[in-house]
This record gives sequence, structure tokens and C-alpha cells, in this order.
Amino acid sequence: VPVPVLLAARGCSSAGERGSGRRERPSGQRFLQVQKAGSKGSVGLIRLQRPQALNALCEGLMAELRRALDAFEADAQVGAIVITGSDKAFAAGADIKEMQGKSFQQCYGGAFLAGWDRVATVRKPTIAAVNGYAVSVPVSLRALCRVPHARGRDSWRSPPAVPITPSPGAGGTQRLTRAVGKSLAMEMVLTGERISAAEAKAAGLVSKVFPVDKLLDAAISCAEKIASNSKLVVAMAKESVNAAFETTLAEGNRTEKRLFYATFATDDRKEGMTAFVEKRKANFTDS
Ligand SMILES: CC(C)=CC(=O)SCCNC(=O)CCNC(=O)[C@H](O)C(C)(C)COP(=O)(O)OP(=O)(O)OC[C@H]1O[C@@H](n2cnc3c(N)ncnc32)[C@H](O)[C@@H]1OP(=O)(O)O
Repeated sequence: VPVPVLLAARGCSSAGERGSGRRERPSGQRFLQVQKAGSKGSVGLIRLQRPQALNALCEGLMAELRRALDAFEADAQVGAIVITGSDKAFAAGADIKEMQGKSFQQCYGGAFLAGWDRVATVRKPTIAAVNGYAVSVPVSLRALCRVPHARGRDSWRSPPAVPITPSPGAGGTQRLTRAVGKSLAMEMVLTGERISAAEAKAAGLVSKVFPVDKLLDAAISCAEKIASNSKLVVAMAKESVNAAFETTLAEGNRTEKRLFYATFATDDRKEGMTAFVEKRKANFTDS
């Protein structure tokens, strides 16, 4: 049973949101629904809910998202996080109406977007369950899903964290807007071209494709599986995978090796290997 998580809220203003429809929820959030999910409450579930603007990422939404991520990061029960959207959109990129009137001075001086990479710095694996539009991927997909590729099998030392998207077949209009890397994001802005979930998968953008009605369950179940591993070692694995993306091959390998050596200082490494040899389920203590 999902457990609501209480967080403070602040907000943006868009046409329909000034009316009664966009009031704060009792939980305190205006633009998100934040819950714990999974049979053991080990999955932090964040649903972007700003339907009037197709979940465009305004500053208020991003502030709530940061707080939700901070809360899940600090929550010892939570081992992985799922971020999803609403029926029509995962997220329509940054809020154009909010950006429209900004000057360079306001952007640069006011450190516009400064806190947005919190999504990328979360140490717990994050899965993006992408339903519908996902525009401007550097923000709304890749950045929301900092460990973008499934790497090997999910064992105690190598958990995958995968972006997931539904099949475009269900409903017909469920499409990903083309917004891949920096250059394709630009192409998207210029052409408005769209790609299907299958094409996105072929381009390495997403790891798994599900029918819309199965998407969230699949993402939660994947997150639960990750969360059942040692949280300590999972964090090391994520750090290592990120290093592989952010540094040279040699530096990535060095980081991975160092972190692997470091696992030998943990009880969970010993328990994981012992359980493997004894052919039993490991009992991790996150220590
Ligand atoms: C990250 C950085 C630095 C930059 C960026 O992200 S730039 C922004 C990139 N995003 C976009 O360019 C997407 C803009 N949106 C669209 O192209 C379309 O909305 C769509 C293709 C995603 C969906 O089209 P559709 O016809 O189905 O829906 P609309 O009528 O266009 O939208 C419904 C409703 O949502 C508002 N909306 C949509 N996207 C944004 C946005 N990014 N910022 C603010 N508001 C947005 C849209 O205005 C409309 O609301 P109103 O009817 O009240 O105007």
C-alpha cells in the first residue's frame, strides 16, 4: 500500500493553476504526488502532476522534486526511486511560459536551473517510467534518470537502473517526442519530430518498453528488486556506473576498482558472497 510522504510545497503559476484546480494537496505538494510503494515500502514513488501544462518543469515543481528526492535519499527504508508522469505526459521540458520573459541577467545571476541536477546526484538508483510526452531529454529524461543503462544482471553488486517507456501502440497517441542528446533536443525544438517508444529503445534511450497499463507496476517491481540488495553497495555501483559515463575509460575503471575494493570493508559484501556460495538468499543489513 503506497504510504503518502509529507513535504512542504511552493509553486509556479500557469493559466489553470491560478484557479481552484491547482491548490496544494493535503500532503503539501502542488505538483507532485509522493508515496512509498512496493510490498515493503522500499520504493520511493514520485508522480509529476501538473496536467494543465503537461508536467512542464517549472521552478516550483523542481523545488518539490528536489525535496522529495532529498527525503527519499535520507529514508533508510527506500532503496530505489521511480519517477513517473501523468496520463498524457511524462514532462514537456522546462516551463516555456516561465522562461519566456527572463533576461540573461536573471538566468545567469539568478542561477536559473542551478538546482536541477539534484536529480542526477541522487545516490539511490532512479527509474524513469515514461508515459507519454518526454520533451527535452537532457532535462526530462536523461537527467531524471541518471543511471540510464541497464548493466548486466541485478545482483548484489551490479544493479541496473533503467528508464522505462510504454508501447506507443496502447492509445496510439503515447509517443516520445524526439529529444535525445543535446543535438537532437535542438532538432526536436526545430522540427517537433516525434519518435515511438520502440525507436527510442533502438536508440538506447530506454531500456524496456511496456504497455501503458503495465508500465508503473513494472518500474516499481524493478525498483523493488534493486532495493532488496545492499543499499550501501548499490550506491557504490551507481557511483561507479556514473564515473564510467563522466570520465575517461581508464579513470572509470580505476574508480570501479577502488569501489569494488571498498565493498570488502562491508558486511554486505561478505554476506552476499557467502549466500551465493551457500546457495541461499542473502540477508543484507546495509552495513
Ligand atoms: C531544459 C531547458 C533548458 C529547456 C527546455 O526544456 S525548452 C522546453 C522544451 N519543451 C518544449 O518545447 C515542449 C513544448 N510543448 C509542446 O511542444 C507541446 O505542448 C507538446 C508537443 C508537448 C504537446 O502538444 P499538445 O498539442 O498535445 O498540447 P498543448 O496544447 O501544446 O499543451 C497543453 C498545455 O500545456 C502547456 N505546455 C506544454 N508544454 C509546455 C511547456 N514546456 N511550458 C509551459 N507550458 C507548456 C501548453 O501551453 C498548454 O497550456 P495552455 O492551453 O494553458 O496554453
